[in-house]
Amino acid sequence: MEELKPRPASCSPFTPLGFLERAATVYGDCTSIIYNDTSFTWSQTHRRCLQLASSLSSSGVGIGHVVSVLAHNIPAMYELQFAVPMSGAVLNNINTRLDGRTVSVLLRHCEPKVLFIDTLSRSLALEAISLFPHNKTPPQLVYINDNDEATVDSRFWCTYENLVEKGDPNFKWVRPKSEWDPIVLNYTSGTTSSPKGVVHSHRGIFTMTIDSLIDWEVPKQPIYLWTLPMFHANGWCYPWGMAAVGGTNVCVPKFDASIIYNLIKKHGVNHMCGAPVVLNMLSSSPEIKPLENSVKILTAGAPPPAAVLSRTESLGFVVSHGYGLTETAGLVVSCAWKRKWNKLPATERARLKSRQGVRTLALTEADVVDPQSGLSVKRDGSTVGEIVLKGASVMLGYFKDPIATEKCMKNGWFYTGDVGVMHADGYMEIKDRSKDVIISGGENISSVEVESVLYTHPAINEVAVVARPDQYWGETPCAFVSLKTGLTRKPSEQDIVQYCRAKLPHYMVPKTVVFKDELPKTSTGKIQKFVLRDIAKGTGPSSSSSSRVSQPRTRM
Ligand SMILES: Nc1ncnc2c1ncn2[C@@H]1O[C@H](COP(=O)(O)OP(=O)(O)OP(=O)(O)O)[C@@H](O)[C@H]1O
Repeated sequence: MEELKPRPASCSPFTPLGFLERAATVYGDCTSIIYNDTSFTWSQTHRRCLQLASSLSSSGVGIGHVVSVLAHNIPAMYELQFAVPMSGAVLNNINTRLDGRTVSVLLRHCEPKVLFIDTLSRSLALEAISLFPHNKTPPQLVYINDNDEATVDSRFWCTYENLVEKGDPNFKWVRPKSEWDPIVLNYTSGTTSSPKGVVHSHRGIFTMTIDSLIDWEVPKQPIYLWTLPMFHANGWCYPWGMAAVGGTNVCVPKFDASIIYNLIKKHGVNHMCGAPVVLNMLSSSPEIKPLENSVKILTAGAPPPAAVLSRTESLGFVVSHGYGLTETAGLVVSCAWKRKWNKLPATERARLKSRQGVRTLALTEADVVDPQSGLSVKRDGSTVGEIVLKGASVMLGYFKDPIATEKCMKNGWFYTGDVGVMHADGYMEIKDRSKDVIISGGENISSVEVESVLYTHPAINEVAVVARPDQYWGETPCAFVSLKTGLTRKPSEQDIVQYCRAKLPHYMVPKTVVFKDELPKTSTGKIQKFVLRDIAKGTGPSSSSSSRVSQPRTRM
């Protein structure tokens, strides 16, 4: 059979962009997008994307260019996920919650031809541009005038609707020549260091999109609420996924629990995604409205504490839990649910569900390895190692950073920097990010494990545990805690320590507890542990006694 080779008929490059054309054929008169009082059908969305791509193309934007977008979850943001790559350019969504200086640094790094800005991001974008040095040409600014009262001045090239109106609805969109051509450039959240520019190919995004639909069992024509920012790793590929299944995208630019509950009811939302912080806000909000029908919610991005999972499920949400990175374009490991687990008590179900799980269908392999030897760790649920992945949705690499790219790609694997264990049943569980592990007297302490105990305390709203330098132990756990509102009695530092002592080995118990009204978060809702670590460091080294009994172990 050696003479049978791939032929053009079997080799057309994979791309997720074709899903839109198909959606217009199959679901043409069905609702594609709802935003306040505006709605579109899939035929309209298809036409508007072609027109926008055509305008970009006739303005000289295309292959080899980057086009950036600084916008919230509004219809234009959805359309741009298709329209920019349909012009041949690479799409770069920028996090709207960054500060002007960081946005400016990112823009100078990726050098876009055009920057799309919505009303809510206008002053942020203009500040970022004002920080450009004189010898750097800023991008052309396109204003998405989603608010009729906003004015367009000479700083802007044109408005979004101008571009849509003047474009050709019969434009032949630019198909990738190779499926390895870049389609998106996404910056990481910057949880552990400065954001890195991750580049993905059409092939990677196509695979991740299909995989995400299968893994979460998304049916045809779901009603999908955009509680996950589309700028965060392209909303885990669900913008393209919703076109594939003809879903209705309910747009909401900002998270507010009361608005979310109203939208769920008004539009019959049945699917949504969000980081664990979203689950926490939904389940601890005073605005909780009983769900009339169950809503599937997919969570990832940070470890979801079992207590938050139970609370969310008790309201009628059906939670699925997955794990991924900007570098994998979406969720590549998920806690594949077994029917027999439904019979278990709620706390046990939540404990199982808080594990990250097994590789999704399209990922080739996932493992936990010893970072020195590269060999798989024991499947005992306690030997820690680094999580490594391989498969089609692993990024092409970091933009303009070959050293960082080489550093995380070794022996055919992508090294995630996440510390985990492999359980005997083949499910993996994250114990920490390597930078967040606390090393106390030679013992590795998983901050996530300490946090999961603290999350069961009835007065605690949010918690993060970080290392505080210690004269004797090297480091000790320091817990930053925000309390629930309306408590009749607030716990003291000692109460919290006692609570942990009853549930954790002594060496894991926080030696310091700091109360804060709110914990600092990244724009994607992750607690900024590096900020808290600096605060803990700033308080000076603790000087705990050496009376603790523990056998020092070597670090990982
Ligand atoms: N289900 C999960 N449980 C625990 N942690 C998770 C989960 N999903 C994702 N994460 C964490 O999020 C990380 C990926 O996040 P993202 O790509 O948004 O940027 P970041 O890693 O937070 O930022 P940076 O790389 O700039 O520090 C993973 O490496 C992991 O630490």
